[in-house]
Amino acid sequence: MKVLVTGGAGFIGSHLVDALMEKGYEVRALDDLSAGTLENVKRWLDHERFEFIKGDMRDPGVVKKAVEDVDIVFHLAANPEVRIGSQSPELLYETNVLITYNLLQAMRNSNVKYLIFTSSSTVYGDAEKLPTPEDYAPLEPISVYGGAKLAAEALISGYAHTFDFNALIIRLANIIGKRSNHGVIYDFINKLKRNPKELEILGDGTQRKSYLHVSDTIEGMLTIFEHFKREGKRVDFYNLGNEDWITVREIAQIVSEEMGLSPEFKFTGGIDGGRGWKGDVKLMLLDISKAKRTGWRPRLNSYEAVRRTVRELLGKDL
Ligand SMILES: O=c1ccn([C@@H]2O[C@H](COP(=O)(O)OP(=O)(O)O[C@H]3O[C@H](CO)[C@H](O)[C@H](O)[C@H]3O)[C@@H](O)[C@H]2O)c(=O)[nH]1
Repeated sequence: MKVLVTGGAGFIGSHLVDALMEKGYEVRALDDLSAGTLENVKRWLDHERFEFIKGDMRDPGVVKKAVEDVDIVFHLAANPEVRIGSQSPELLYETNVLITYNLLQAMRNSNVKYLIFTSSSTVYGDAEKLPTPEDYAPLEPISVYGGAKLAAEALISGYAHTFDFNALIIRLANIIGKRSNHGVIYDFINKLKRNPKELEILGDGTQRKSYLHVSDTIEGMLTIFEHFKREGKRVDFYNLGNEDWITVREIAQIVSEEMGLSPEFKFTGGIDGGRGWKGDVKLMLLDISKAKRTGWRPRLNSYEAVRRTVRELLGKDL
């Protein structure tokens, strides 16, 4: 079985490559190295079952070549920065919607049977129901990023039904862990390295979300995929997150503690009622009962996942 992982040198993608290689698949990773690094896949570069392609998915020719002889595509390539939506909406469109369209077009003349897409909790916007189940409606994203993910989901569903392949859409909570190079924990560590006495916190610190460690994420994705193959549905949707949630202030406390610091917290106050930026969802907790019915369970809760990630990013013993 040959698997293509788009974004395969990125944070989540490279962990997925590790798991697929360990399971014995032939793996091709496609990445433009804009956020990912070759370092993340270094251990596989000389392996006979591994192939790396450096390429930008905005170029249809690159995508066409990447899907050749492939049975399964895990589509993780994306720009994950929700916060850039108000300055660069066009970039989020290109790097989430356009590249997905290019992939779907390339798949029309290929042997790909399964597409697994990492969507996002942001498709739910400010959901009134928490924890939010997959069938929550109406889907009203409040960020361009969330809108782009939802548009990509819709295209995938349409193409899957029209061109006879199966598509699994996984809506991820906030994923954290080793090799992550953006997001709140990464930002706090870097801010504290620059100034150990003070920590700027965007918003009012009460933003509360569910965080899942990347190890639980990969295990979840692969367990859900096995279940999806057995069920044989054309298209299906799964939330993947944790059962608890944690505030930004609590994350700041854990990061400070692990760095042995007692900085003064400076809240910017934020916008639109304490959000970090335009389109920042303030409360996010996904209903993960559907994922759990496949046999998967998170091993680390949000607090444990945050602490472990801080230690991993600081290079400390776990
Ligand atoms: O310096 C900072 C950075 C972030 N935050 C706050 O921390 C929270 C988390 O922010 P992140 O940047 O870590 O993550 P997001 O919630 O914006 O988005 C993440 O999770 C989403 C799914 O839930 C998407 O998948 C997305 O790609 C991924 O980056 C936000 O409320 C933000 O306001 C701060 O207070 N200060």
